[in-house]
Amino acid sequence: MSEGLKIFKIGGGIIDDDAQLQRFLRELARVPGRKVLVHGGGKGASQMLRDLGQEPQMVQGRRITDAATLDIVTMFYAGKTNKQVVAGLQAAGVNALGLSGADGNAIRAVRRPVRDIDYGFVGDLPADAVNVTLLRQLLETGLLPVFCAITHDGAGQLLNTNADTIASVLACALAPHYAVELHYCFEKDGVLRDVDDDASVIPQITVVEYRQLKAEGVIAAGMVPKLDNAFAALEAGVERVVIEHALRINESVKTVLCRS
Ligand SMILES: Nc1ncnc2c1ncn2[C@@H]1O[C@H](COP(=O)(O)OP(=O)(O)O)[C@@H](O)[C@H]1O
Ligand SMILES: CC(=O)N[C@@H](CCC(=O)OP(=O)(O)O)C(=O)O
Repeated sequence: MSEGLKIFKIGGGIIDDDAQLQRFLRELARVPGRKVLVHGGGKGASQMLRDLGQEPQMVQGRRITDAATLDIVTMFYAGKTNKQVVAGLQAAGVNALGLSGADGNAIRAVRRPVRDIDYGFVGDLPADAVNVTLLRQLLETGLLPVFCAITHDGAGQLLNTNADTIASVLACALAPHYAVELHYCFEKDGVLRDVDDDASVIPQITVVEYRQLKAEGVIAAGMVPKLDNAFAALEAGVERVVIEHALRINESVKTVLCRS
């Protein structure tokens, strides 16, 4: 029986609000055992781009990242956001270590090839992207690794990589070594049957039900790539995948994904 590991991902909606972020980090500190945190920050990055006179461009949930955008999102994700998260965890009594994919060659990506759309400096993650040896060493020393959405290609180029995908790929890579739980945490109580009704949480969703909910338009927007990543992790041997409210990770209301 392998040891447990919980991988948490938080998105832009929570990170933007410092009071909520600090509450989430205190809740995370209460979760026992080995943990990894992956954070996004897409909403704040878009605001920063606008403040600097650039219009953010997203296609199918992914940011078109030209050289100027890469500079700004690197400063925002790997700098301000990552260090604020790490400082908050330290304040909550957790020894966290902030990382981009370049640090310790933790996550090596491949620049997304140009097909119909040129996404610019956006990284996709191959199956062997994760430096599993490094992650295991960090976890076994009791550190909590905190990943931002910046990776590298191994040849000196930083790349912007979707944070939901980073969480899923980390979970898949570590699944042979730990009993991995993957937690997608955001500002809703789970997957909702009616996105305007916070009480309409669907407690369990199978792959077949997911396809149907997508076809009906119940699950839409940012929730689609999130759940695609989540089901991919479940298929790859991750033990448990949960979609839940970032401020209620220690409570029982949530959506649990099931293989069948
Ligand atoms: N059925 C649904 N249940 C919950 N949220 C949904 C649903 N359909 C669409 N959404 C939207 O998806 C958003 C989450 O996706 P996204 O903004 O990409 O998350 P994050 O910033 O955490 O990565 C929610 O805030 C919500 O507005
Ligand atoms: C390539 C790409 O789209 N990268 C994302 C990385 C941040 C992210 O994923 O943030 P959330 O989890 O808060 O959405 C972006 O720049 O928006």
